Amino acid sequence: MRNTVAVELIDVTKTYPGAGVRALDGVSVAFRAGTFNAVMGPSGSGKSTLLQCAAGLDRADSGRVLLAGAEIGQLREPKLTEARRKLVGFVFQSYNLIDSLSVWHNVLLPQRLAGARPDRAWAREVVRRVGLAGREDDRPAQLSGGQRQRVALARALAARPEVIFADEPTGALDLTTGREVLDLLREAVDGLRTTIVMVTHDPAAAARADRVVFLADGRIVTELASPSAAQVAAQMTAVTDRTAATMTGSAR
Ligand SMILES: Nc1ncnc2c1ncn2[C@@H]1O[C@H](COP(=O)(O)OP(=O)(O)OP(=O)(O)O)[C@@H](O)[C@H]1O
Repeated sequence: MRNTVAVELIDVTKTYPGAGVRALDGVSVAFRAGTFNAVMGPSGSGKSTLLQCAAGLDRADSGRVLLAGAEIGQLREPKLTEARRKLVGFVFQSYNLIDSLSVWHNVLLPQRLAGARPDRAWAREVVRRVGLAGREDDRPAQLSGGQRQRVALARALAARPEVIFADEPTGALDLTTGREVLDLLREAVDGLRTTIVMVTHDPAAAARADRVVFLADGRIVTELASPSAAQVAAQMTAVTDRTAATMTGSAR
């Protein structure tokens, strides 16, 4: 049976060498399989660090990180890379496509790197679902920003990962195109039971998620279930004010 928790952090701390403050300070959070999760917080609150540690791209100083029930925090290379390739998909703000490869070969690349035989039928299906049927032979340079992000999403979905981590996936897109990409992320969760953990600064984007987790100063301070954009924005203001008050020493 499929594990119901896709990714879990237990009491994770992380301090970058030379940095005074903890980027993550005892973070515990579990993201359930088949749910769309957003992570918000002021600049420097630890969102990217959370994503990097959860995805096995960076190592926590202490605590545990479980992906599909398996602890990845203890894995050494090359086992860690292997686990990441098998379990995790990524969608970045800057797309991170290979310019010299066609759409089709970009989509198949993670499976090839993982040494797996690509599931071409499934790859064709996800390319169709993201609206890129007929564009398989194009190079990224021939595509718009929104289309490039669709390729990145198809690439993530094609490998059937346990979880897709998305870092500001709409950050480089205009409003309408960003909305279309969010529609596709939502569809990936609702139609394909994908698990998504998305970092965003945009309350409207976060409002598409089932759950929004708020970070401040490396800690999870609160969360909202299926909120409206207005509720997310209000909570962000409260969290940002609280962070500012802490920094100026006026917090009670
Ligand atoms: N490579 C690094 N070296 C030193 N300090 C770092 C490094 N990366 C992040 N930090 C620090 O760790 C803390 C958390 O940073 P992080 O990038 O995770 O925050 P964030 O919420 O993603 O910020 P933003 O919204 O600006 O992207 C900050 O104090 C930041 O300055």
